[in-house]
Amino acid sequence: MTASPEVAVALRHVSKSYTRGGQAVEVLTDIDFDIQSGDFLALMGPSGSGKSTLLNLIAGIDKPTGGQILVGGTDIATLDEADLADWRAGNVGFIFQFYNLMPVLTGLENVELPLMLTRLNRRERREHAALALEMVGLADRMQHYPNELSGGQQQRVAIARALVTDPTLIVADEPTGDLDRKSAGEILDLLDRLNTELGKTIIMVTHDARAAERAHAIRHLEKGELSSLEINPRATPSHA
Ligand SMILES: Nc1ncnc2c1ncn2[C@@H]1O[C@H](COP(=O)(O)OP(=O)(O)OP(=O)(O)O)[C@@H](O)[C@H]1O
Repeated sequence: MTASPEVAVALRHVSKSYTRGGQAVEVLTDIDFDIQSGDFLALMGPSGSGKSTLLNLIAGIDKPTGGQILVGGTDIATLDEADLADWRAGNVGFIFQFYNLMPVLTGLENVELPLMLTRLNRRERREHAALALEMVGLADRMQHYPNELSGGQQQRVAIARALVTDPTLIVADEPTGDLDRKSAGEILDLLDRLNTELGKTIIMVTHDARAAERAHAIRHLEKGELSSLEINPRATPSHA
């Protein structure tokens, strides 16, 4: 870890509008900030303030209307759909509120899915997926289908899936929003490990103050504008 951490993502004057009823509605206005490599950032704010929109821009799921999103020197806002898909597959792991697992696939097969886009052969894919499932404590549930797993276990499969390609950036949209307090705590413990042990940069959207408390820093979105950074004194950044 370096004394002056690298910037993982730099947003420069980013704006985003949607067209509704023939009119452009601005959801994000002049968003300008850096996310340091190895950071664990929580994004909070009222419903409709643009948190998921911002997360989707950072993750390359959507494109801004204006501004630049610089990741490792590349402005991902300028990539075409195919290059953006390649960039996402190699760089970003996704964790969603409702897990988004394929119901007809086992846990192992779900985790293997992102590896279909890589050069790994079937045996290697299985080995990588099994390792990721071991890391999240599900070695004994690999052959279970999502409907045979609890919500917390399904989210752990989703974390293994986010991890299996070894991305630098993990984006999590309300990762504990569908879970009871105990399962939510276990998921937050896991995110903490991904950050501190594996050095993953994590950006997490959450409504839950208890979840946000686990992040190193918090930013609030309000009417499309971002607050200054609040450092969480109780969390220790992995790059410190
Ligand atoms: N594809 C879209 N087309 C039109 N409007 C959209 C689209 N996606 C989001 N919006 C609008 O943009 C605004 C911000 O939405 P977003 O989902 O980013 O908010 P949020 O802060 O994540 O909300 P929540 O906490 O309720 O999930 C909302 O007013 C929403 O209706």
